[in-house]
Amino acid sequence: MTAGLIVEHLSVGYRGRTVLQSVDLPAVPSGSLVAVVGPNGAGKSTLLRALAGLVAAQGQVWLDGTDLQQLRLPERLQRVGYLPQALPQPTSLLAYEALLCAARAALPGSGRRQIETRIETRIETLVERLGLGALALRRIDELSGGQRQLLGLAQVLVREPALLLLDEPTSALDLRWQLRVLQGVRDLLSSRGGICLVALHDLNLALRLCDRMLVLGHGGVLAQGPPADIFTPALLRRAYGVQGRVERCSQGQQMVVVDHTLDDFDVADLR
Ligand SMILES: Nc1ncnc2c1ncn2[C@@H]1O[C@H](COP(=O)(O)OP(=O)(O)OP(=O)(O)O)[C@@H](O)[C@H]1O
Repeated sequence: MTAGLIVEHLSVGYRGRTVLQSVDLPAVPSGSLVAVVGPNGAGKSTLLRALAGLVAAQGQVWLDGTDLQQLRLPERLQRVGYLPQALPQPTSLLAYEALLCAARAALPGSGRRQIETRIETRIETLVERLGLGALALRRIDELSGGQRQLLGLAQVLVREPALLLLDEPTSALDLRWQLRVLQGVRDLLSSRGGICLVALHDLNLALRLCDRMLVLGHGGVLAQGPPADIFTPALLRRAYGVQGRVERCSQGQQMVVVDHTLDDFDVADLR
């Protein structure tokens, strides 16, 4: 059995229009945090939805030796946790109750003492790790946008799937929480294994915390590999149509610096 994630010739489209053509992801080992980046409309959400089995796709998706494409959706969703861009609905449930529902769905057979204890431990560990203690007993419809995004993420993480697919999980978060959340996901992967693909627009966050990067554009993969290796001025030009570079700040951290947009550059228009 090959551990980790392998994607082979994955093609996805909507109503006959191909969005991603033959995407390959060679052996991503357990413990990896992979940033999926690229311009608006490049297909980041489409890729994550296709890997989750929520949109029809051709090709193979191997997770720890099993081709997910051959599984029925409920079986697939036991192994895959998908966080959409949309925030959780504002309902009158408490945040803790929402976490309880999510954890119960992943550990069926509730009522037995052993399972109840495992569910409680999972929730308590996660709430502590992400620093969500202050939210646990608040109603979801009284949370701010960022707080609801944190809750949505926690609902996916508490299920402890082997493959996490997070679509812009930090878009509503402030600077501190963006770092804290991605660092929290990293720590989780290090401690319990699993793989996370995270769609991000913030390239600096990706450079700082992700092991590898998948750059989408023009209907397929423009580049993939360790962030520091692939982020060249040529790639920034090709993917985003900007003049930019990766610089090291005084603390040693790498950062993308954009000088200006290239108006006459042949970057794909919004499709
Ligand atoms: N349900 C759908 N039906 C038809 N076309 C769709 C659908 N969802 C997305 N698309 C199209 O597929 C392409 C890729 O969209 P997708 O949302 O995957 O891009 P993205 O890289 O996540 O973009 P963004 O950065 O703007 O969120 C776009 O051209 C979009 O218009």
